[in-house]
Amino acid sequence: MSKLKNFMKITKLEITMLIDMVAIAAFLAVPGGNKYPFLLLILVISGTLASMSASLFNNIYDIDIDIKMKRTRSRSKIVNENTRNRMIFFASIMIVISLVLSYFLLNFLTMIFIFGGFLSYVVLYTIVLKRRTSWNIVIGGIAGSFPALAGWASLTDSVSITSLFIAFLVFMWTPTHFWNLSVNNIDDYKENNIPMLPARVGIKKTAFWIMINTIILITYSLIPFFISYIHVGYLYFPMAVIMDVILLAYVIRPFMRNYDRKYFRSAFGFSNMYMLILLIVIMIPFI
Ligand code: HEM
Ligand SMILES: CC(C)=CCC/C(C)=C/CC/C(C)=C/COP(=O)(O)OP(=O)(O)O
Repeated sequence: MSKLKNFMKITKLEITMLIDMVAIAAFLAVPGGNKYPFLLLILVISGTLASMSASLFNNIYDIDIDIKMKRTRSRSKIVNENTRNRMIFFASIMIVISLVLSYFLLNFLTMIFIFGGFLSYVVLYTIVLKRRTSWNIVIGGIAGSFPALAGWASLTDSVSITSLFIAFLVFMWTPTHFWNLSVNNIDDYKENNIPMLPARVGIKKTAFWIMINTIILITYSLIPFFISYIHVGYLYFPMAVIMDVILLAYVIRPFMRNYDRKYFRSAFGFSNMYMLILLIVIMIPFI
């Protein structure tokens, strides 16, 4: 059991599950999408393998810093200098299987989007941005947009305003998601010179930028009310209004509670619920 637990930890399976939900929501938003369960299964298998591979390559690249940070040091028992080559082998096999499956059983465009998500996480975010700039997760957040493009393309071999809407909803959501978490790891990031926003500008200014980003996210999330051909179903808009109000309350609370870090942690936790609920209400009308 511990082997499975370790595997889940180093491949960030909880994150992968929400990534899969992004792809599934975009897949089911295609009119008649629910009539192709086999293609949906291939999409989920390919996306899961790619996301797990990307997460494992991220952990391999970050061996030197993960061992020094409280939140990530337990990974070093599994991913370390001694196991590096074996981990690279496993991660490589996973991404190759993912791309072969998506190319031959879905289509070339879907494979490109899945590979785009993999490369933007492993190369753009992990290698190029993460240790260089506080814009790392704003730009690197594009990684989470590719599953939406892959989901729609796997059925239609195309991009649409609906898949672009879902893709940019995840993109706008990512800074609120991660900056709330990073406030609780500010010391780790400072000590290891990782330019996450709170480590660079402090907690108060981070709270301000989380607020700004959340206002942008909320405004963006309401667009389908004004553009009816964004195909997100009849449940999305009322639920988006409810979730937006609650998210705003979570993001305002630190200002009212002297920036106590526990309120950033709860805002992080709710940010995952926010994304999950919106993706589920997109799916429900089309299941
Ligand atoms: C570049 C963009 C992103 C960054 C930097 C980021 C960062 C993180 C970090 C550091 C964690 C904590 C992981 C841990 O401690 O094990 C986390 C957790 C999580 N992330 Fe993100 N994330 C990003 C994008 C996404 C996207 C696109 C999704 C899904 C749509 C997502 C879903 C989750 C979930 C569900 C968790 C919670 C896992 C748990 O409960 O442990 N993240 N994220
Ligand atoms: C289609 C496809 C493959 C998409 C991939 C999308 C994906 C896996 C996004 C997740 C990004 C993420 C969790 C970054 C955290 O890295 P970090 O290094 O900041 O976190 P850590 O400190 O916990 O390692």
